Amino acid sequence: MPPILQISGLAKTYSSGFQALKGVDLTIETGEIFALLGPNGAGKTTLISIVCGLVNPTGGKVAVAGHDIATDYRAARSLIGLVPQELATERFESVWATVSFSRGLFGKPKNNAYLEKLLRDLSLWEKRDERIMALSGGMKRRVLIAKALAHEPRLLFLDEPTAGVDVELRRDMWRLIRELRETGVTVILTTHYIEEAEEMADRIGVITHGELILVEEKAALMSKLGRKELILQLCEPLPRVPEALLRHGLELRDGGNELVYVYDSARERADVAVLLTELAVAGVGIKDLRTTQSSLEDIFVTLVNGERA
Ligand SMILES: Nc1ncnc2c1ncn2[C@@H]1O[C@H](COP(=O)(O)OP(=O)(O)OP(=O)(O)O)[C@@H](O)[C@H]1O
Repeated sequence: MPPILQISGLAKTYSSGFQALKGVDLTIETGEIFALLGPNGAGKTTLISIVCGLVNPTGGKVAVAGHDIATDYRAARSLIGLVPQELATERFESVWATVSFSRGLFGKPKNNAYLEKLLRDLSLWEKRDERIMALSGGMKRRVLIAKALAHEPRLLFLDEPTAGVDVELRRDMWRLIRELRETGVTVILTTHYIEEAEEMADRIGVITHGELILVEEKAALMSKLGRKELILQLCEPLPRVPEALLRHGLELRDGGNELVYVYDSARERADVAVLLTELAVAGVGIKDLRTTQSSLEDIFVTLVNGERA
């Protein structure tokens, strides 16, 4: 089976001459949640817009479940749902009319049972006869998702799904996205919230200046680039790291009152035990200890800044 999304050498130069995408390669397998992270202007929306047929690329290829978006556009587009950031139209329409119209746009036969289930799953069923303009911001966002799912797409793009929503709705959205994945829908989301990527994604892609600089399983990314610090508060300050402990690469901080050990979060757990034993042998008394772990945010900032340097 071809991957649900295959992007190769994708390039976009806008008519202004600005190069928004510089040869992006990306393969997405069915059933994953993929988070695309990047600073403002990195090219996220351009990428999504090309896949959805809203912007023409200037180079490269995109295939959705094997259907080329240029030569087999209809088939490719019918497999995609797009949840944009803003609800622009249909303010006067009812929820039901909007959602069933969206389904019709893709030439799908009527299936009221499916739409009913969709609206129930999104807690919109009670609101089905209300005009969209009368709904709360959170409900409007749910309508956007219902619209995007009305034609039963297999690949769902969510462009900053939780920008500006409250914590409760954000949690609801996350639950919903996970449920969608369980039904076999592949989800690609863009987000500025690192926490969101950390919470939701199976894989993470980092895009900056039109280049995908990293694609990695979230867990692997965290353990590969994540660092832990073990901070030992000493009973007595040390003027320097004892000779016998030099091989651990320790650092003294806080005027010799703290000894800091930096290690990969994935491994070297055994070394912590060795270190503590050797400290005891060297007669270094420990008053207290704590650990800190770099977050995805630290990793992201390091990556993006590193790329710019
Ligand atoms: N129609 C256009 N003509 C010229 N330049 C454009 C056009 N659309 C976007 N750009 C530029 O391309 C770059 C990438 O924009 P894009 O919207 O893809 O970024 P983004 O990663 O989605 O950013 P954000 O996180 O702010 O939404 C930006 O520098 C933007 O100014």
